[in-house]
Amino acid sequence: MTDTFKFELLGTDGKARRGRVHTAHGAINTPAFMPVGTAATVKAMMPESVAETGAEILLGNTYHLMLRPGAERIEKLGGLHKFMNWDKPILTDSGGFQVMSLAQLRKITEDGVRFRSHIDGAYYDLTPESSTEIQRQLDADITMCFDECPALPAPKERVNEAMQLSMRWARRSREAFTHRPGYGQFGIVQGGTEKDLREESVEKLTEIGFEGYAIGGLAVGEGQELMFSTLDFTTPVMPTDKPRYLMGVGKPDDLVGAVARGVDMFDCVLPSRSGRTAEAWTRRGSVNLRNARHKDDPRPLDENCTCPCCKNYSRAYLYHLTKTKEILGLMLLTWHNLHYYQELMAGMRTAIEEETFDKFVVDFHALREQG
Ligand SMILES: CNc1nc2cc3c(cc2[nH]1)N=C(N)NC3
Repeated sequence: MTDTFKFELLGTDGKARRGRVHTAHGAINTPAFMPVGTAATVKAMMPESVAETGAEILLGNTYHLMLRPGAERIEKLGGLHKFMNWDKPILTDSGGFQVMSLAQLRKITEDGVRFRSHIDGAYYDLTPESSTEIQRQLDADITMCFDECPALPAPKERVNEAMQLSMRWARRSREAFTHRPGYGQFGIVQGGTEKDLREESVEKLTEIGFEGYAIGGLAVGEGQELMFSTLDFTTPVMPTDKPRYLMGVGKPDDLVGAVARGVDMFDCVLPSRSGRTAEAWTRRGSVNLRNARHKDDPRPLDENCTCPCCKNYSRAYLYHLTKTKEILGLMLLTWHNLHYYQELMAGMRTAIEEETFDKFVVDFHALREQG
């Protein structure tokens, strides 16, 4: 535990960074992957199992938790850590993106967003102030600014409008933030894939001053090439002494390419969601357990993997659990995928420490090409 929120830059290899974020609920080694615990649970996983995969921080969602069970209720019950039995750090997203992607009807004004709940159709408002307050009630170690996420593709003029609004909302989010030892707030860089808008957004956010900076507005269908080219001109102008968090990313090769471009933190539903759709991620690529070719296969998913799924169960058994829609299938595949993602991050952390990151990248792609 620490009483001051801080980021230590421990080493670099090219643009790749090895660091450590210190928060009220413990430290996070970076590059780090955050499993997504949207409704106060990482689906199909006990929190103890999530910790066993090596995860040191989870993501929660303001949007979902404000609708159900409500931020006041979680606060009264002792905060999100106690409520979900996770005593390590938690980062909460601010709701901006989820409103855009989940809520029915929504109206954006200078003040904030009015939307209808996708659960019961009731009307709610979210503003920079109320989002920041909800995240305090949840006791999030890292609070995200409230931002507007335009649907892409969009004309530059629209992207600029959304970025400027998000920067005004960032200032209001910062003014509403309760400074507590060990707690931090991250600004979110916007600007789509436009170099000048991204640079302006970084400038405006660093002028306000945050404990970390996220890169938003990506992983929204722009494709990997455009995401990487946007990172190529965005990370170099971001502060070097603060964590950089790429929101909503990604597939294993996205993570490797983004770490190579100076990103420190990630979150993505992919490993847990794939675990529920019978898709396993391995160092040789993805495996679809619905495929009958696994019916009699006695081998584990990945001979080199040390997770409980690969140590104790065959592909034939996982195929059987998938076909019979058994709950254990969801559990084992989710566990494996989250374990693989943490192994990937641990491998990158070690490679950066040993200054062998370039070789790590070559080996990573070679194994996938072999299949
Ligand atoms: C899945 N892709 C994705 N892109 C994102 C982008 C953002 C986000 C969440 C995301 N998820 N949350 C925000 N508050 N802003 C930007």
